[in-house]
Amino acid sequence: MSVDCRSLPVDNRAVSIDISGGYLRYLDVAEATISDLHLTIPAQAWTCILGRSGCGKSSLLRYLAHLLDDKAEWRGELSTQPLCDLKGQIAYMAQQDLLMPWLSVLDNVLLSTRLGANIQTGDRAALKIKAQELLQQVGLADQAHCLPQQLSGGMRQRVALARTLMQDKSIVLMDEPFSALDAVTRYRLQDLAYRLLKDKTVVLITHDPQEAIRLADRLYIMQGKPAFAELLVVPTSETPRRLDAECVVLQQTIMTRLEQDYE
Ligand SMILES: Nc1ncnc2c1ncn2[C@@H]1O[C@H](COP(=O)(O)OP(=O)(O)OP(=O)(O)O)[C@@H](O)[C@H]1O
Repeated sequence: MSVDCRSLPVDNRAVSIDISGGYLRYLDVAEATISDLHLTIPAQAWTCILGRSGCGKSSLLRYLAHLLDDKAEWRGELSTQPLCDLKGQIAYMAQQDLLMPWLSVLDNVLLSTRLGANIQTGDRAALKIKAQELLQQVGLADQAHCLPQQLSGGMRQRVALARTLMQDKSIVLMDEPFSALDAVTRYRLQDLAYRLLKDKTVVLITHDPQEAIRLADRLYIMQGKPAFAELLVVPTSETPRRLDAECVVLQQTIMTRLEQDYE
């Protein structure tokens, strides 16, 4: 029987996900994109996924977020622990920032909360304060009343991150959330996201091996055609990791795997 996680006490909202025998084919393409995919996404931990461009990472995330369109055929087993319906449990940060151009930065961050019609006035004030704090933390307090088109690509990405962090969901799916940021901002926002999402089940897609190594409790590389997922062993050190010699060895392993996949 399927249980709606939202009815569970907050402490029990740690959801883990297992995918077994995942298969994906876009109907207008002869070959499958993904096949024989086995993936374990542990509760309240960061699962990072790397892989060459086009191997199906975003499609996998869209599948988990129930956003695959009807031109895609997905097969395979998905199970959760505790048994529950993932719908409504997921915050999804897409590759494109999807900011509403007519809303201010602050209102974009508040967007998910505006859809809740039953929110009391006092709650709205508290939510606004929370959104302003998040904007402060992502370094955009002064831009709260700007429109998205007044921001750089990296700033827009930070707004999208604040909007994702604003949602109280047990599972957070992020598709290259830090890709448009300079190195220092990226490093800081990795730390911020890590801190603010500590109790969540997080799936992060990235093209940056160092980012994956810093943050991953579990690390997969998608490779092959059709793509499957290989689990790589990560160092036992605490995340977010300082990049030590063990991390460098892992980085080399990742680069070798990625290079092989381009041959
Ligand atoms: N709606 C769609 N219809 C048909 N093919 C699609 C669709 N969406 C994605 N594809 C194809 O499926 C494959 C996987 O795409 P996907 O975006 O999942 O890859 P990715 O690993 O996330 O790539 P990147 O790292 O470049 O973002 C690609 O070949 C892409 O062209």
